Amino acid sequence: MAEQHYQRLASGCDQLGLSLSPSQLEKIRDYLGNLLKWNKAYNLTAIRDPGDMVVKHLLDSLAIHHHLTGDAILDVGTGPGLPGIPMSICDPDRHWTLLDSNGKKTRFLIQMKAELMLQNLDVVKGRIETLPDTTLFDAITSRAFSSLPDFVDVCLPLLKPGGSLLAMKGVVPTEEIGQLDQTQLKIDVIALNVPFLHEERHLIVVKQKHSR
Ligand SMILES: C[S@@+](CC[C@H](N)C(=O)[O-])C[C@H]1O[C@@H](n2cnc3c(N)ncnc32)[C@H](O)[C@@H]1O
Repeated sequence: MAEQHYQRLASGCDQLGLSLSPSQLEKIRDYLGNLLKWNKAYNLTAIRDPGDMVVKHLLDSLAIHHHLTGDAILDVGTGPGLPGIPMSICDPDRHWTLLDSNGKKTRFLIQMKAELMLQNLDVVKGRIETLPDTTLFDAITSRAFSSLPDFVDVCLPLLKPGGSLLAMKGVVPTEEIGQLDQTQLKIDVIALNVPFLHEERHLIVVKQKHSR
């Protein structure tokens, strides 16, 4: 990563209120370097410019940090590890499970786990619909994965009591929110500020009103 991109990453993390150690910033830098390299052969993401990747992938992922609660997190449809890899580097005390159905992407994630020594991260290849509900999570994140109603339908049974679903969206998905059962679900819409990004970002947090 060129120095200017690294400075933007470090300054963006400061603006998000994240005090990352030099070794955490180095890991995020290495992750981006690998994403750029692997992307040439494996087409892991449509965003190819390193400056855009810093803002639209890394800082965008890290912007949810203060809204996450719990220890066991699932990132569904993680693709090349977004938001899961930057977040797991930032939060070594939480355990992250990164799930994707695409083998090219999970191979990249397994390589990143080894190379960046991410002990708080597991990679699962498979479809979310077939994940057994024997392991439950405190929170489940998704970015560019599915509609909000589909995310809620498939992921709500995988939450521990009191757990939350966090859907990362651009503009507020008013129509999708309207399709959710608001008698059963508590829905919070949080505006996110992603440093250096002049586009809307929102986090939709969904919880069951009456926990099982
Ligand atoms: C548009 S990508 C988003 C990737 C990443 N979250 C991001 O924000 O860049 C959607 C990802 O979801 C995965 N996916 C789609 N349907 C899935 C399913 N039913 N179970 C697991 N992964 C799925 C795809 O393989 C793809 O990597």
